[in-house]
Amino acid sequence: MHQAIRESALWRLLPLTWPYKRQIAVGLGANGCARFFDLLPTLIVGQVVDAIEQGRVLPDRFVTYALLVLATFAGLAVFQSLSSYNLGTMAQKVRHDLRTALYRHLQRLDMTFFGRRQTGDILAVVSNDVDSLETFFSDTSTSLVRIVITFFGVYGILLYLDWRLALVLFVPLPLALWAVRFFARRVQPQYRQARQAVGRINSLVENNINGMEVIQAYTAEAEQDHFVNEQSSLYRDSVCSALWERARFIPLIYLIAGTAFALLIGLGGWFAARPAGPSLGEYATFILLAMRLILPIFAVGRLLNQVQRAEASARRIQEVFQRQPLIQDAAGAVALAEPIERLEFENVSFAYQPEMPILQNVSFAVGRGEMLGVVGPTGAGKSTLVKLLLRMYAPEQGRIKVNGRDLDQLTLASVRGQVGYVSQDAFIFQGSVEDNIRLGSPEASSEAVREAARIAGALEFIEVLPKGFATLLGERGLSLSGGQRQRISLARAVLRNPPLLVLDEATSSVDTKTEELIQDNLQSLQHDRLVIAVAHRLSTVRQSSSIMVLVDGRVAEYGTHNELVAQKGVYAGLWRVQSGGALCE
Ligand SMILES: Nc1ncnc2c1ncn2[C@@H]1O[C@H](COP(=O)(O)OP(=O)(O)OP(=O)(O)O)[C@@H](O)[C@H]1O
Repeated sequence: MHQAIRESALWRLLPLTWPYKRQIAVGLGANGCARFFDLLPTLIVGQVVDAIEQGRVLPDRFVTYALLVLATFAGLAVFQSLSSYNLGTMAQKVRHDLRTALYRHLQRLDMTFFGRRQTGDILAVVSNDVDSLETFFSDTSTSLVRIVITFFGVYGILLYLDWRLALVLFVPLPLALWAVRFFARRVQPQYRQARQAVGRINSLVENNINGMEVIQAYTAEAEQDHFVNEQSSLYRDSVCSALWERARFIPLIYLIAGTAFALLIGLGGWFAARPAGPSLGEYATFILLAMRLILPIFAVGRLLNQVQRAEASARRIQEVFQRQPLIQDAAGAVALAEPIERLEFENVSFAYQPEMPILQNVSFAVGRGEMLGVVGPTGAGKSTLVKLLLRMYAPEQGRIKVNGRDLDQLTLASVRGQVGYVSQDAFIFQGSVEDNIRLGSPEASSEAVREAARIAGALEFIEVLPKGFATLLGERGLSLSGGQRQRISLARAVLRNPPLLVLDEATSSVDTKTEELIQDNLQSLQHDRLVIAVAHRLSTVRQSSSIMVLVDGRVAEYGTHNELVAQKGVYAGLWRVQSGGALCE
């Protein structure tokens, strides 16, 4: 049993509560006192019954009893609220610590993790599982503690009054424990099934809301309605069968509780009626205490269910914590102090999945002041190449070098800190236009943000937005067009003033006239930096110092625009199509 507790995921998350040990001690101490004041009136009732039975009692004695009962309620009120506040706030703090620690850990994880695990699944860990632990710390554990304290309190009082009554109260315990086991075996699996069904329906609806435009455009409403109906019916049916099990369980509980009380009342009464038995008052106290104990014990089944839920959540949280980033600073990695001046790929090969090579023996070198254009058919591995140089993934073979040093011997932050990256799907975060451009350069002045927006060709449209740079973007704000998003992303990259600018289809959704303007602006910055630009539109990379053509993950051609056109290979073919027949300009 001890071993099992120590191996449980909940137990391993317990150190999270350690910083709040004082609060827990106060909360538990106050809970103990609250239980004391909660049980005290049962003793007073016993005294009152005995006083009535004795007769000839002065009325002020009853006033004293009444005042005593009032005092116990006052004590109960103070300690109960002290306990609830301390344990409740402790649980909130643990939830906050856990959520932020999880998020911090997630930010360290590599793209392989995010590629394999569904976003909804990761979200469920950060929100639902963390919430279920909060319920455990604030509710379940306090209810369990309350039952344990009540248990000892009741037996303590009974032992003090009459040990035989304490013994009688043991009689219904096996019955109660049997009912708890029955509940655990029959009803809990049904509820677990229902929870899984609710998870499935949530992810289906979430997915459909995101894709509503497509559903409506394809008039697929009836089809999707059918899927949602199907999932919702599964949920309804599993909850209904859980309710049916519960409905069958409730009479059983009452039957067992009734038998228990009948036994207690009968046996206790028989004891009390004997000449050497407990007094009438003690008997009354005993019955009241039994009521305090027996019904909560039947609730243990529900609490155990919550414990199991919390254990499952803790396990999922542990799994995320245990996942170590595949890419992190090597032991002895040094920071890249000087600006990136040269970047080399030496026979780099890579595969996302074994046996499915994406890049094979890719080699190239770019230096300061140069621009490398990367072109090739869709799926050729262009974005993958860019992600390798950002160390989102590690090459399987070959080496990537920065200023002649192996990339994996340099610290991640020092290299990434020198890169301005515009990803293929220009991502907009919640916040203002200015916040979005400033991401990664929090110190930048408003003037610098404006200048970056100008270079990225974004100034014109930002200035006509309702609140200019202060306009809110993202899910809760304004939606931008694809080309506008790309220009905001480009401004973000430019603002960093990076020695290495990596543009993955950075201007693909921008019209050709605006693209030309952006290129002119970027050209003026290019002399002291290194640019790698991936593009389908050849006009984007035409001016590059060199162009690399990737086909099926291999370097098919390499050279300047004119050299490649002259080769009459893949590039020349693409150029012919895109330029409408003109071979060389
Ligand atoms: N995270 C990933 N996990 C597994 N496979 C991936 C992943 N990302 C890309 N791939 C696969 O790797 C191959 C190359 O993809 P990549 O995005 O590098 O191509 P690309 O040349 O940039 O294509 P496009 O021009 O369409 O953007 C594709 O076959 C793609 O399916």
